Amino acid sequence: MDNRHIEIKNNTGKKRETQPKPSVEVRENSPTQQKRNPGNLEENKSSKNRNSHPNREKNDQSNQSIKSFNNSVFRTEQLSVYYGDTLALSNVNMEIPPKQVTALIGPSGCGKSTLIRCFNRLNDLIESFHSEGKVFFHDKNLYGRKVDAVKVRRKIGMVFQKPNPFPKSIYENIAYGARINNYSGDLDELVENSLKKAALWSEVKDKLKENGLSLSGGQKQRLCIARAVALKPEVILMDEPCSSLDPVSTQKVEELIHDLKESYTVIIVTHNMQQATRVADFTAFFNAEEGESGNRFGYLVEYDNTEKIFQDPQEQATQEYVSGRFG
Ligand SMILES: Nc1ncnc2c1ncn2[C@@H]1O[C@H](COP(=O)(O)OP(=O)(O)OP(=O)(O)O)[C@@H](O)[C@H]1O
Repeated sequence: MDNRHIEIKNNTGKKRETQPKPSVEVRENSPTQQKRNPGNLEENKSSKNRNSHPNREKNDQSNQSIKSFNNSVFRTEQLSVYYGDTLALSNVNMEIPPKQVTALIGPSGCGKSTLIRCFNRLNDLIESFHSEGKVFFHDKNLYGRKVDAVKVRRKIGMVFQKPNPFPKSIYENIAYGARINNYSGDLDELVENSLKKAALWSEVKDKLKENGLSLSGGQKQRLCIARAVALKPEVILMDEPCSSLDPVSTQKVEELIHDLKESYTVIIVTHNMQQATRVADFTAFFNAEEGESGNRFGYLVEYDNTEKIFQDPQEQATQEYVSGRFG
């Protein structure tokens, strides 16, 4: 768990509480957002109705959960995503810290995968996709006209829900990407190091010529992580990487995620609350609401240290979600 000190500011930017040596800053959410009041849920429910979704619609900047980091890797500014004319994700402002694990949680359809795919421009491959607002990668506009999306995806690797190794040898699964990218180093060394980083080397070192598809589900997923690592990314995005794995494989991948953050920034989408508490330093909770057009769109509700989100969330919706009352 990250124990960096936190400085909390109110909406005017004035300090209201300071802990020593701030390196992370939290601005309060809008007062219109429903604050948690564990002692009076009924009152909260009725005022939630009064304050329902219009304050969260696109381009309304009042309802934001912004956490600022020194050297953030990603920063989104008023990011909204559409598929065709349909708003899928509304007005997200958030920053992702370096070499930490950040979890995106929330009920189905709240836009977690949509957001994670914005971080490596994978959504570009969806014809109906378009976005408004900005995504910065180290202060560079990721959607700038001169940015090469293929290069972006090399720097920002992705591991998917279902392990998808190439139908090639274990060795080639790692070496292939490096070779087509004109890697000039020692391929054997790259394969070994990548498999070691993915905690798979000891299990496969004697069968590197065997097909990657012959591995167990958990091993396949670690092979995919090794494949991502071999491209020497800075960030690894993981979209429900354990959802198809058994508990033992899940535990191995979770341990691996913990090790990966020594070298990489990790963003993980998960439906598993325990998993978020086990692996993530920071957690962002998203929710979905019906817009005026009747379509559901996602928005960021609360973003904080994982411990805070699970033990002392500020928003009623977060409290209800993390305690399993919906979603
Ligand atoms: N390729 C697509 N084309 C059209 N609509 C899409 C596409 N992908 C996602 N959506 C829509 O965008 C919204 C957000 O979907 P997304 O998959 O990002 O949510 P999610 O929170 O990751 O959901 P889940 O937890 O079920 O995976 C949903 O309404 C979904 O139907």
